[in-house]
Amino acid sequence: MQVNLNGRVPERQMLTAEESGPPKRCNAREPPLLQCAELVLPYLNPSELANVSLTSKPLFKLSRTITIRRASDASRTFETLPIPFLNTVDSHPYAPFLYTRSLVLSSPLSLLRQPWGSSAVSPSAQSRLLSAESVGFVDGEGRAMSGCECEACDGGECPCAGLDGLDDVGRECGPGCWCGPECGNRLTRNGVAVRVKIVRHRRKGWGLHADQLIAKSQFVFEYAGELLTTKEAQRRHQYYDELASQGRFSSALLVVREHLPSGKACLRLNIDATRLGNIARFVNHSCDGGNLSTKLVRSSGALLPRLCFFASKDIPVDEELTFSYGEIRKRSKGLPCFCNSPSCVGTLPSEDT
Ligand SMILES: C[S@@+](CC[C@H](N)C(=O)[O-])C[C@H]1O[C@@H](n2cnc3c(N)ncnc32)[C@H](O)[C@@H]1O
Repeated sequence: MQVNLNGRVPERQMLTAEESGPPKRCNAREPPLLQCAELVLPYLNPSELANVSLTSKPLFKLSRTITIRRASDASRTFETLPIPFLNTVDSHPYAPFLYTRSLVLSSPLSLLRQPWGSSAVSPSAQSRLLSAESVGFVDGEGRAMSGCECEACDGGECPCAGLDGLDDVGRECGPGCWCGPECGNRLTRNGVAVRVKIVRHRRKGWGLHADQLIAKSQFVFEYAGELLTTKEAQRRHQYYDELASQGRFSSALLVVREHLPSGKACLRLNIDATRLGNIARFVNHSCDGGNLSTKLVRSSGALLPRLCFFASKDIPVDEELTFSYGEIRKRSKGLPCFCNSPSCVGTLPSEDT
């Protein structure tokens, strides 16, 4: 997936094996088998959970409750509104992936476990994941170097202002600004801004749909995930292609290129939301450009911009949210496209990473 553009916090949510530390106290009044299950099962992946559920009736019941809770909120409570999975076409109750609300620097995810589906364990522990916003301009004492000094940034006077509609690059207040998190010039910093749901399609896998009317130009969400080097993106791209050729596998590796007026690419961001990301990873491609447009947003003081999605037209309730993955189709035998738009080319866009 490529994007060309012209010129609640991830650190809170993951546990490594060591960080998970000593287990919480179990309830001694419960039968021994179940004593700690409520604390352990939320950390299991779907196949582990399925195996455990086969071992006894009580564990089957508990696993089922966890599955139902997982299907009711893909965001694991990290977004303000729950984001449910809805499936009437096959038996997949939900799609497993680790949740982050923002861009994070790549990390060894195999060490990470993120609890999901239980009220007994909430995903609130500290993590070693580094937010990409920590990569910024700092002074000798490590303080963010640029930002506004406004007490309130309303009225268009703020030097950071500049996010106003559908142009390709926007600017917002950032970590070095004096204003607080409530500042009106931090439009894209509060996670998913609209009510959405994840719906299973027969041929496209999961897709994201509006669950409310979304007005044209409204900010919808950013594309969150792991920020990769180009070398690592190329390695993963090859690996994901292999998996996709073996059967049903959906990757969510997005390459964003920003261009100078001369047409030369001047910035390349590789964002992989396949294993760690937010719900933007479920946005499918449409050959007609869909109903979302993208824009890079720079926060003052942060070195790297973030890719944000806005509604490019009024979007009614239930409509699928889509955008164009790109124009280029390098591989003649690319994956089939089922966008169903009158301008459908028949294959999904593909480029060399
Ligand atoms: C970013 S993911 C989108 C979410 C994905 N459908 C899922 O189930 O996780 C990209 C993948 O979705 C599928 N996809 C996206 N748009 C599609 C389309 N128009 N037709 C067919 N498959 C599509 C392809 O498998 C693609 O590699």
